[in-house]
Amino acid sequence: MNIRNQGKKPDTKLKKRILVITAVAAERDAVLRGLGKDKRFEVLAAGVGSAAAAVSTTKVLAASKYGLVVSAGIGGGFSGRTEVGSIVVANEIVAADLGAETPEGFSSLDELGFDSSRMQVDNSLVKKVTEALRSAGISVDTGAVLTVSTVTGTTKSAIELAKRVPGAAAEAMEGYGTALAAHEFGVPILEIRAISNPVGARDRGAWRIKEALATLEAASSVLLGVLV
Ligand SMILES: O=C(O)c1cccc(C(=O)CC[C@H]2O[C@@H](n3cnc4c(=O)[nH]cnc43)[C@H](O)[C@@H]2O)c1
Repeated sequence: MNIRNQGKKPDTKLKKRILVITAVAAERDAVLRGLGKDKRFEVLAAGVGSAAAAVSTTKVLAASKYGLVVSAGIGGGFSGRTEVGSIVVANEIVAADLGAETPEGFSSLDELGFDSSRMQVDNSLVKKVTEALRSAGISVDTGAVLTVSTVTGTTKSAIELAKRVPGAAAEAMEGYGTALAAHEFGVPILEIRAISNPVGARDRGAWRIKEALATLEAASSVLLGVLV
């Protein structure tokens, strides 16, 4: 399988500025509360979905230099891999519904012979962030974070997705677009998701958004310590 690697070596010192892309204002504000007033971070609410995230990330990176891009927000968690209230740090960002439906099932971009639909995240960065979150008492898992255009809404689809992408821990809607834009500029990427709901049968009323935003805020204050 064809897996995209970040073009350039990541800046392991991370002394540079950090761009955080969220979908909605509530996520942006949670991240900002966690980061305080640190000038090295720029935090933007780009809108929901991969395209909006890619456009905003590209606009910012074209205008100025950053050492790291972070896709951050709430997300759905795959059962058996993570729990509502935990943080998932992506070790891989996967465009999970980019491909073709065939009589034999779903074919990914890779299987169709196009570019890869999987972006790898620098291992040492994932480890560093995961360990720091754990040390701060935050429940954290690592795994593939899937980027989808449609929120999974049935148990059947959740099982199929988890089977299709081994290692799937969470799903959200912006990671791949953000990562693709960062990749074009040779900037390393990180994705963190505060789990607000299980991936599966739709029950929007049961989403623990307030709690997930509080976890996102706590995780952001840990990032402040570990990334700069
Ligand atoms: O209604 C609110 O107060 C509110 C506050 C913060 C965020 C939201 C959102 O609806 C954010 C949408 C955002 O969340 C991600 N997300 C969350 N759960 C899932 C999921 O199960 N599958 C896919 N995406 C999910 C996603 O990245 C959306 O952009 C509302």
